[in-house]
Amino acid sequence: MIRARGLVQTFHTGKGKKKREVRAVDGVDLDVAEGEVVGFLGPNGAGKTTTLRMLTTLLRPSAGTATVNGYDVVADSVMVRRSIGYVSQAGGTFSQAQAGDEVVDHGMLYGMSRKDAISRGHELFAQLQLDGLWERMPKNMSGGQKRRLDIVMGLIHDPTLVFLDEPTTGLDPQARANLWDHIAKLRTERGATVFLTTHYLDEADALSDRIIIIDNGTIVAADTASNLKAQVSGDLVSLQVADDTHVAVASSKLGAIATDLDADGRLVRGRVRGAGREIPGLLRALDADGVVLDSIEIVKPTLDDVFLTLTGRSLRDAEAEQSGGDSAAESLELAKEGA
Ligand SMILES: Nc1ncnc2c1ncn2[C@@H]1O[C@H](COP(=O)(O)OP(=O)(O)OP(=O)(O)O)[C@@H](O)[C@H]1O
Repeated sequence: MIRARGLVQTFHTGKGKKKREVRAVDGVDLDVAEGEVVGFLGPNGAGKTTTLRMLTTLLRPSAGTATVNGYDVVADSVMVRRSIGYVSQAGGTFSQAQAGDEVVDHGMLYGMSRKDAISRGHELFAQLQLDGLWERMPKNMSGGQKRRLDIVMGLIHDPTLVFLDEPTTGLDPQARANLWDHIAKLRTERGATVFLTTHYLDEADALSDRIIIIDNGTIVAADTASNLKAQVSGDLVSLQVADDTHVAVASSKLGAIATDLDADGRLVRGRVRGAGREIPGLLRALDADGVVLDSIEIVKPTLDDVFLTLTGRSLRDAEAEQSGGDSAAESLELAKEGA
């Protein structure tokens, strides 16, 4: 479905002495199989959108090769465009027309007959819970409804591979959860392959069969969420001891099975691989030495722990507002050239 080797994108910015070269994407290899939902995760500026723009033929790679649905993104760009759906970061900006008419026009740009576009449009409106909104102008829709309408536009020509660029940015938690359901159904009900970019850890975790993490233009990890978590950090075990005088013994016992040991007041923490197997022995050892615990907590590693271990930085700070540039124009350009 998607195969990229050594993809590079270099931008030149500034003039004169301020002239600078930015390697936004710096040698990316990617493989996505049919029917997979792949989450492309990384902080702001990591190179997610730039990679997506190369894969959807909106940007010509500075170096490297990629095929999408078997077509080369440079030599067969029209075939790539015809065979994919693309929902850009900002979505479409809509005219003053009714939502249904926008969708039908969009389908016709892809070469569909009016009749087919109308019937497929109605089917998608029902699937994405937009019933009754065919005649509504998009500007009078909620953020979640508009985002679902963007997805209808991306699916109108029935692509088997769908690219979603930060599909839920800017939505409230309920609308995000609702959209997640719909994205999950793209695969279960339509058999589509989905490649989505996100900087939301929970989103990547909830939706993806496989997660590819990009940082500074390079892929730093690619695996299932559970394998990534298992590889890296171990479970975080926190012991709250009942008495200050027990801190040293608790630290020594936990230290025997943990890494990253850390004590703060009566709280002793460390990372333990396979904590479920290790904890009974730890509790027996603590008990034998007369250590009383107020509490014990075991927290499974998160994708943020994975990212932190791989890059030394936290991804949480990256959950900021995004802007979309001229994405609407791009969606239209794709539709026109795909037709
Ligand atoms: N047209 C451009 N000209 C110059 N630099 C660019 C251009 N587009 C992107 N960049 C730079 O390339 C890098 C990667 O940007 P990109 O938009 O691909 O990141 P991203 O991971 O999608 O980030 P975000 O989550 O913020 O959308 C950034 O440093 C960005 O500033």
